[in-house]
Parts: sequence; C-alpha cells; structure tokens
Amino acid sequence: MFELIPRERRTIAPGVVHVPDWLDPDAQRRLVAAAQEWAAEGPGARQAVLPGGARMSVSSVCLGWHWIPYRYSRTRDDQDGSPVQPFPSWLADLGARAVADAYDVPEVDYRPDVALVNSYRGDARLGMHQDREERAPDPVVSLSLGAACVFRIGSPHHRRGPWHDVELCSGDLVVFGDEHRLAYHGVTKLLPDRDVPDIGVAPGERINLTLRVSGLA
Ligand SMILES: O=C(O)CCC(=O)C(=O)O
Ligand SMILES: [Fe+2]
Repeated sequence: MFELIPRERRTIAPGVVHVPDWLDPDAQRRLVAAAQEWAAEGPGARQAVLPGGARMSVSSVCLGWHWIPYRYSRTRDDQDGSPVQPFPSWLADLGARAVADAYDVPEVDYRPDVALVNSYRGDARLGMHQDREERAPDPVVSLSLGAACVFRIGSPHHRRGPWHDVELCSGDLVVFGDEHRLAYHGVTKLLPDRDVPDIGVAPGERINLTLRVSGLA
C-alpha cells in the first residue's frame, strides 16, 4: 500500500507514528548544519561494512555510541579508533519532544544517547533490518531532512512483510516503539524530484537522524 497525500499525522501501526512537517525550516536548517559539522569531524562519515563484506550505500556518522554492524562501541573501531563524538543534551531534549508529540502526551522520560546521522545520495538505500543492538525498550526517533524517500516498516516478526510504505519529506518525524520497537524497517528509495526547502542540504541528498536509547553504560 502506498500512502499519498494528504500529509496528516498518522498512526501507521501500534506504536508507529508519522508526523509530517514536525520541524520547521529553521529547525531543519540548524540540524543540517549540525549534521554537516558532525560528518566533518575527525575521520568523518563512513559507509559501514556488513559482516558479509558488503559496504552499505548509506554514509553515516554516530554520536554517543559508535554503531558498527552489529554492535556498539565508544570508539570508532572501523575507522581510526578515536572516541565517538559526544551526544549533545539539546539533541536529547529534541528527542524527548519528538516522542511526546508523536504519542500525544505532555512529556516523556526519554533520554536518547545514540544518534546515527545517515546520508543518502543517488541510489543509496537501506535494507530491511531491526534496530536491536540496544538494551532498552525505549522508542526510536527518526528525523528526515532534504530529499524525500520511501520508508518501509513492517512487523517485528517478518522481514518480508506485509509492510507500510510511507513517503517521508524534509522535516518529517517518525517514532516507532512499543510493540513495533523491533519492527523491520528500511528505506527503499529516494524521491529526488520532490521539492525541498532551502535548508542547506546538497541537491538530491537525504539526511536522516535516528535517535535511540542504548541501555548501555
Ligand atoms: O533513514 C531512515 O529513515 C532510517 C534509518 C535507520 O533505520 C537506521 O539508521 O537504523
Ligand atoms: Fe533502523
């Protein structure tokens, strides 16, 4: 099923909420500038290598904990071994507001300590996977900037579907938690022809921020 306009806030499945245009253009611009700084620091962003040897098409940089398929480290073990960049407290505050807004509650006790800052260009995509290296049940927050994409999310039990395909545009928020915290999800393609606000993203690029609670100490 493909969800077309109208772009209204929607519960896609229990615990999975899509809030279109959650970030206004100024907030998007600030996040893009931050993402570009993170991606330029130290060894920079990289295309991680999967255990089978394939290189991911998505380029990413991590904050708080460095994610390597499929574990976390405090150091960039697949790069120069330097310490991962810190997770800023303002980003944790933004994550808490995202969860509260998505779940329509006044406030939540949500302190993410991991961010994956993903950059997609051209044919980049992200295969169906679970976010399951965490040791905490808290939801995942996903923020989209720049080029639109098709985000696919299914159930926690079957990689092969059924799925919901959701078009994510710049500024959109998705939260997935509760019984869908371990849902299989991925990005099937970019939609580079959609209009993008002038927020400083390279033409055709999509940036995604994924915030998680690691449950690690
Ligand atoms: O880019 C996205 O929207 C999803 C990213 C994702 O699922 C991840 O980084 O684990
Ligand atoms: Fe994911």
